Amino acid sequence: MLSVKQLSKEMDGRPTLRDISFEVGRSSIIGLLGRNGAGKTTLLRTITGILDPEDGCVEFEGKDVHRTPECRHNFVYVPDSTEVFVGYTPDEWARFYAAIYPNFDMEYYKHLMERFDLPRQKKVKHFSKGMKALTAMVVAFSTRASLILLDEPTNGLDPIVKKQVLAYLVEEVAESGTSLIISSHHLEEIERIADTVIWLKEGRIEEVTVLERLKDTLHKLQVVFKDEAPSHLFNRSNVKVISKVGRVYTVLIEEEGTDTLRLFEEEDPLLFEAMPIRLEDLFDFKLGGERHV
Ligand SMILES: Nc1ncnc2c1ncn2[C@@H]1O[C@H](COP(=O)(O)OP(=O)(O)OP(=O)(O)O)[C@@H](O)[C@H]1O
Repeated sequence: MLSVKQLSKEMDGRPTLRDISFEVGRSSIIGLLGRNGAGKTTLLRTITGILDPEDGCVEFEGKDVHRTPECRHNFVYVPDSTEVFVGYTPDEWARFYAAIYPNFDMEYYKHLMERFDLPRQKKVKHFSKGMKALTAMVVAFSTRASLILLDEPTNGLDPIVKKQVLAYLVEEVAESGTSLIISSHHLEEIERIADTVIWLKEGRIEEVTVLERLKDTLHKLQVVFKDEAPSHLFNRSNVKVISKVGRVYTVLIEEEGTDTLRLFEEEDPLLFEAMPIRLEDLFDFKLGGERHV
């Protein structure tokens, strides 16, 4: 559906996105993770056509988004701040979007506003942060666009609203076939809802992870050896010790098969226990575990 091809973008003369390529299919949720300043917002804004790239292109169903403005009816960018609309009521906001997006579904908008118990005729400036975020999402989904790009949608939301928002996003994708690109700093949220994660570092794609395949390619185990830990195992490039408490090592092993796991077993350890793998473990393995994404 959407192809991002070798996209590069400068901001203030500084390279901000470098050679970014990836594809987005239908009904998929892509998590965009990266530290502050990694280029997530710039990437979302360039994909939607708000910013022009220096190099490369974005194609929607084969059409260049930046050269075919009507393409933009197929996607909506939801920024992390709704300040632009605070002086309006949600109904005014919806009418504004309806004038831009030809498929805007006013009935669906009303239905969602009622479902989330959001007042339609009260000025947005009187809304709580959670209400503003939900309204922005309701208006965006009511456009019936094929792709919705959400910039840190759960920022500042309390855990209950956050849960509500995440559940709603998954439901929308399942029911309407819409795809989402969600930028976030929260690994655990993205892990819960995304099918693919793009790790952005200093404007480049560091890694693309298909979450379904994660458990087939990364193993985590706790292991205790009778004597000294065998260094020939720990020195392998696909093995990383993430913690050592007393004699208990927690180890990550990256491989498709089980050859290295078998080498561990052959040492006849006192404890050899497989642990469930999390997105955070991959983050530890690949990116050195810097916590702030
Ligand atoms: N309007 C702008 N003018 C100049 N530089 C900018 C502008 N917007 C972003 N940048 C720069 O581009 C780089 C990427 O910023 P961007 O906001 O895309 O990162 P981000 O990953 O979304 O960060 P955060 O997680 O903090 O929101 C940063 O170095 C930032 O200073």
